Amino acid sequence: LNLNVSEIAVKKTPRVAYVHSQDLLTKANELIRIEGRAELVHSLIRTYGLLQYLQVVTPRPATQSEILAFHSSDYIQCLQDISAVSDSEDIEEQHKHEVESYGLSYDCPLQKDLLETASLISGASQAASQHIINGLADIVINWYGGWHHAKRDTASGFCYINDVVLCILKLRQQFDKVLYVDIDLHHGDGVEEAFATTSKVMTVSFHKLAPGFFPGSGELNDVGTGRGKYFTVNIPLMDGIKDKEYFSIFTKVMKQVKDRFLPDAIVMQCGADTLSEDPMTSFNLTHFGIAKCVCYMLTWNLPTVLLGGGGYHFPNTAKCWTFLTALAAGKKLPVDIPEHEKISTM
Ligand SMILES: CN(c1ccc(C(=O)NO)cc1)S(=O)(=O)c1ccc(-c2ccccn2)s1
Ligand SMILES: [Zn+2]
Repeated sequence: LNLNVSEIAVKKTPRVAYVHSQDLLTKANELIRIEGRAELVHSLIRTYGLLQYLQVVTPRPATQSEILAFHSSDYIQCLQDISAVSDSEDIEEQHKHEVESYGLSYDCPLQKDLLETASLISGASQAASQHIINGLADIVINWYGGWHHAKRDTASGFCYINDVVLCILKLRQQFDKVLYVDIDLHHGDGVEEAFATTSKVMTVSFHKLAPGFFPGSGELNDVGTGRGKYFTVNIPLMDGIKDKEYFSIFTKVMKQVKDRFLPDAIVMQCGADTLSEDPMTSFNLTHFGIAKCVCYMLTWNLPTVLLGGGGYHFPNTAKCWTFLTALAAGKKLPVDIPEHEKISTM
């Protein structure tokens, strides 16, 4: 049997890691707009027996100096001040002006351990990048992250610290060109703004753009400025878009991005508020539609961080991200959900 070894293309199974800890889960599970979601996501992943195929990475909180790589010191100081004050009534009195000027109201309500939680979520997204830089995995997943609206000195859209920006900045310590892909229903404005003037990070956002719809940015003609001109890509889409059209647009755009930008690493925000049953009632995707886009990106065989984001139908978001986790790990999922204490109560 004269086997010519060079003819056999050995398909390497990607090494997949999953950022998680009980502390992170508990804190993320109490975030006001998505209370209970983190627990549902993790327990579905665990119940499907996927943890055996993943390296579990335990995160530490991002340090103040790591957070200051993007955010302004006065904004972080404000987060510290309000986190020190125990209940929100005192905060309103003592820090009313500050709170308002940093976007800390309405969409970004003050909540218990705000800075602690946001620091740990950001530490988790940074740990994902660090794990790749250490050469320990090819794909790292952090479903607790993806808070893409936070600005340098303002909270926005339920986002306080922009873990996505910190994740990308960490990857840039090792990789020359980083590609950011955002398939959340909402425009990834905080990440786009952070890298609008550099050619080292290309941000590509597919999102709903409509009068009065949050955040209102992400026009087709917004292409970046200065050195970053043409390194910002915005694909505004209309309500009702389904898997087939979405995937056709996604692949047409990303093929060009791949050939022209030639990235060294990828960060992909996988917000699931594009699913048809999401309370945002905007796009009409299924988790298969989302999975096909993520799968397309994984076939590039580049170091990749997958992050969470929006997703307000919690069971469907958990199903979607569990499906993506299995996809990354190269595992097929059984159709029926295994016995699961959380699922049965839904
Ligand atoms: C602050 N807003 C955001 C911001 C960001 C997101 C998001 O998912 N970003 O990725 C969603 C809503 S907002 O003003 O559009 C809304 C607040 C509450 C909303 C809501 C609540 C229940 C059902 C439908 N919509 S939308
Ligand atoms: Zn969203």
